[in-house]
Amino acid sequence: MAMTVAETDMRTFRWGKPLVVAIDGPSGTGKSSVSRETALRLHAAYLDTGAMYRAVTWHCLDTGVDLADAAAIENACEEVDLAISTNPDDQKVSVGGRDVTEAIREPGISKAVSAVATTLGARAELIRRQKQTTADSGRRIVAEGRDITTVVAPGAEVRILLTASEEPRLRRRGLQLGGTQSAEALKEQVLARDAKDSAVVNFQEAADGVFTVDSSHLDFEETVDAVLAVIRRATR
Ligand SMILES: Nc1ncnc2c1ncn2[C@@H]1O[C@H](COP(=O)(O)OP(=O)(O)O)[C@@H](O)[C@H]1O
Ligand SMILES: Nc1ccn([C@H]2C[C@H](O)[C@@H](COP(=O)(O)OP(=O)(O)O)O2)c(=O)n1
Repeated sequence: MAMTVAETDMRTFRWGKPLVVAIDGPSGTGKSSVSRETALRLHAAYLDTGAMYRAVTWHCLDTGVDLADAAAIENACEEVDLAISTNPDDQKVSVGGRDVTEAIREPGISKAVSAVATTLGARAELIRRQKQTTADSGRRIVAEGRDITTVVAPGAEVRILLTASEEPRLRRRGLQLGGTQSAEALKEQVLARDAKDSAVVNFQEAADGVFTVDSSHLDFEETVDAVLAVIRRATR
């Protein structure tokens, strides 16, 4: 009887063998959705590091931290009681025990998040927590963001840069937000945010040893298959 893709993947990537898959890329390339599906197929944990930056931003706005004050952001980041699930089947983010899973996806957070992402002290604290989470996972995890291949997990067994040209990235984000955003607002949320975030981290070009997967002309399933093919090749 023919095996499903999931069964094939289980046979290829056995339990107990360390497998850290690091995935970076610009906004709207499919990092979160593709990484989560890849983690499900590999029976691995899944870490959405962007959700951590978003949760700290939510916390700063909730507690009145001035987003122009780098020291205040850093302080908030060090103190925040932030919990993020690494179960790809049940993505939950909470701050101080409050479920913020939905709230951190609001356009207001997307607009403000670069202030946190470009505060180096805040990055240092989140990177420390992300490294800890990766270690706690028993090193069987798919982690995605902007600096996973280069800073959080440069020693990962597999490192991938997921790219796509501007048009599909804007279209995907527009569809994801239910067609509620103007073309200008989408450009602000995707392209302008990438430009701001690029000031502190390079997620537009693949570092040495990082495989590039271009999803511009691939649908979701094809992108997951392309990522799994890279993982297979890299771990053979
Ligand atoms: N290859 C693809 N083709 C079409 N849509 C995709 C593809 N990859 C992801 N998507 C969809 O695009 C949207 C943005 O994907 P997401 O994973 O949030 O991107 P990112 O994390 O890189 O910002 C989601 O609705 C997702 O389902
Ligand atoms: N490892 C990471 C992950 C995200 N960030 C920043 C960059 C983004 O503006 C925000 C939110 O990231 P997220 O992956 O949720 O962004 P998308 O809207 O999915 O493109 O956090 C980062 O600087 N480093």
